[in-house]
Amino acid sequence: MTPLPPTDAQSVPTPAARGRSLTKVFGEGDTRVVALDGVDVDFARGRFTAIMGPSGSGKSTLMHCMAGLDSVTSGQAFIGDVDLSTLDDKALTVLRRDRVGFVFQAFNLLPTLTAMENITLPMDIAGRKPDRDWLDTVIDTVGLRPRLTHRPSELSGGQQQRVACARALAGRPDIVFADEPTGNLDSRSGADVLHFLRRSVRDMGQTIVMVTHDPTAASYADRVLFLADGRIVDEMLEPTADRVLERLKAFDPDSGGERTAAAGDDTRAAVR
Ligand SMILES: Nc1ncnc2c1ncn2[C@@H]1O[C@H](COP(=O)(O)OP(=O)(O)OP(=O)(O)O)[C@@H](O)[C@H]1O
Repeated sequence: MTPLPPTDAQSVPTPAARGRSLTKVFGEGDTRVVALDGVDVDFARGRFTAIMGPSGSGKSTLMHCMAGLDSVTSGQAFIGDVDLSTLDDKALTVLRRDRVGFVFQAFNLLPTLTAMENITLPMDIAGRKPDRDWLDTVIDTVGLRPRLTHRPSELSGGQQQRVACARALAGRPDIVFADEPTGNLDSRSGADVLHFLRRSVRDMGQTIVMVTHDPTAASYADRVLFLADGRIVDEMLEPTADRVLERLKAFDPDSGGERTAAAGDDTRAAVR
């Protein structure tokens, strides 16, 4: 008997991470700030998403809540099928350690360890054996093989950030969250890091979510989400730096544009 074709619901894989009605409120009374205002968002597996928006629009808060670094006031954040709000602190720490990779603007490498030791440190702490083939692939993709015995002080900023990226990817996390990964780098080193992040998505199937202010950095992503006032107000697929810049101008009151005006043909206000 011929098996029935899968229904749509069966054929759509679970996103690497998703948020449902995510709301985050800081403070109360006069100091009350709604940093996230009912955000629904999916981060599909094997995709590179950039998050952009004006200062204070909620980018870092969204990333922190999705990554389990901060709790939400209401709503749910999922990594795979796991609802982070159901986890206690210990389970959350284990989930972050085993299933989430982080890259920050400051490289956060341990100065006394070599590049290789920094890369495998999270797995060493977890008592996990690195997958040798995977580690080799990550090291070669990031172009660090000749530098593995160097300490951070013997590496350029770009090389240090590539070590941090390799560390984030070494444990094969479900998703990598990168917060302004090129913020401290010159444009050449930044481009190296972004090429690597994109290759890790295209060649290794990694899922990456990156917060950035830089339209050129965002153009390396498959899609850009635009936040304003704690809400996702736009999405751009296959972005170019020029189109992202155009779209950002609409947020700038001095540019004379409307706050939520759409820029490109394939820019869609509706975000899954
Ligand atoms: N710990 C906190 N306590 C109080 N308010 C906070 C806290 N963290 C963030 N906020 C507020 O929440 C809002 C969103 O902040 P968030 O840092 O997420 O914005 P952002 O888009 O990442 O900004 P930037 O681009 O400047 O980094 C802002 O109004 C900010 O002042």
